[in-house]
Amino acid sequence: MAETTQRKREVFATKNELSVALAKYTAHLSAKFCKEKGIFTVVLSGGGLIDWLCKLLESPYKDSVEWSKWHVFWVDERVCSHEDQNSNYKLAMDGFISKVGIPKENIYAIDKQCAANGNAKRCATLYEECLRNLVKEKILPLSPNGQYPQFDLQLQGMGPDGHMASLFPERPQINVTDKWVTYITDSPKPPPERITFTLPVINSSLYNLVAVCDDNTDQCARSIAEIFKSNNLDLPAAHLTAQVETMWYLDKAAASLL
Ligand SMILES: O=C1O[C@H](COP(=O)(O)O)[C@@H](O)[C@H](O)[C@H]1O
Repeated sequence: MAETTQRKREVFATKNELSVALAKYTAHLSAKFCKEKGIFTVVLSGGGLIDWLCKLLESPYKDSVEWSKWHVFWVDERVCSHEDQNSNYKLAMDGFISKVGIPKENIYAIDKQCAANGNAKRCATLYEECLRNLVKEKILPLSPNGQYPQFDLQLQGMGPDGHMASLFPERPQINVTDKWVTYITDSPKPPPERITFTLPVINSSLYNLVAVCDDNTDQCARSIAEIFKSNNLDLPAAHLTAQVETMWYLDKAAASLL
């Protein structure tokens, strides 16, 4: 793996302030990559993140971001129909993507039929094939070590237990390095069947940003403290790095134990 980066963090008084900063960060990178290479490859998670992207749907971003140059991927996906309330694709489509002008062909969802059939292993294989084809088409470059696809920006949340994507504590998927996309059939958080980028793919991104807002149960705050104060690698999110910048955006509650 090429050089990786130190964790940076910013703490915001409110979720609203975090959303404003998240929009600014994303729009800045969108402009930079669209100018430099004509496209912007963005990876999304599910969860609260999609709500926190709301400021991108407002002025000045809604009209100034070059949405037609975006290519959108999912860092993890639940193996269910695209219409299911559990689907990360549906969440992002309903709450974000359908409201901006990203071309349909630039939206790379989990295979519709395979997901509806509930075959997690096959869904992971097909999603990896999709990424490999995009490497061949030169939409995605490979990381400097030539082993993994490299995205421009990955935006994700973190679960209260310290999971990121569908890499959970006490599950073996965090150790997978010979695949780009793997699967889980016993996720501790429902639904049990999911696919997920593997850790080396996640960490090959140029920019990685994790947004965490605690719901005042202190669970996220405890995981954040384990990551930032103890570097507790039992928490999958503690393994996050990036090739250029690893940024954590925390609300006051999530940062309360730092
Ligand atoms: O199950 C998932 O959880 C994480 C965190 O979600 P949140 O609701 O705690 O914000 C999410 O990033 C992931 O994509 C999703 O599948």
